[in-house]
Amino acid sequence: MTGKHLRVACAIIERNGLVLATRRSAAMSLPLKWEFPGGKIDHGETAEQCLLRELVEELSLRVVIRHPLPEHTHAYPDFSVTLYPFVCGMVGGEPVLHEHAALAWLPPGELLTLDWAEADLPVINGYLARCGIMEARR
Ligand SMILES: Nc1nc2c([nH]c(=O)n2[C@@H]2O[C@H](COP(=O)(O)OP(=O)(O)OP(=O)(O)O)[C@@H](O)[C@H]2O)c(=O)[nH]1
Repeated sequence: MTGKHLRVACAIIERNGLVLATRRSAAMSLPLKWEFPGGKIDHGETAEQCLLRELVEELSLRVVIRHPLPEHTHAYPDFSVTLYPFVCGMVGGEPVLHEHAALAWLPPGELLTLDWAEADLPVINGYLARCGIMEARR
């Protein structure tokens, strides 16, 4: 792998059978790619603590963390990332976009219609398999 390595917690937030996806802004790295909200784990912070902090910062959102999914490491051309995904539920309220360009609530089976950050594809496929959606589309 080349470049820096990031440890990133991200949230698969479920509500009424839909899942929240957020779109990175044109000014961010991986511009306009879709991702699960979250961010870099700070020194001395657990992945869960990071996730709760990032969701408030990015979306003014409070969630309950239900369970972790397997972590995945991906090498982009100039950096690598390990994603620590957690399936979450909403506590209440509506997400407010502070950093992202857009958000979407999608049925799990439609998640792969979006243009995702590459590191997320194994995470989504693992999640879909858990949901019983075995024929994951790209
Ligand atoms: N939050 C989040 N980040 C992801 C996902 N997939 C993925 O590759 N990443 C990458 O992991 C990093 C997350 O850090 P961040 O959200 O704090 O990054 P950022 O763009 O705000 O900060 P930056 O200015 O350092 O790039 C980004 O480089 C992002 O491209 C994902 O599903 N969620």
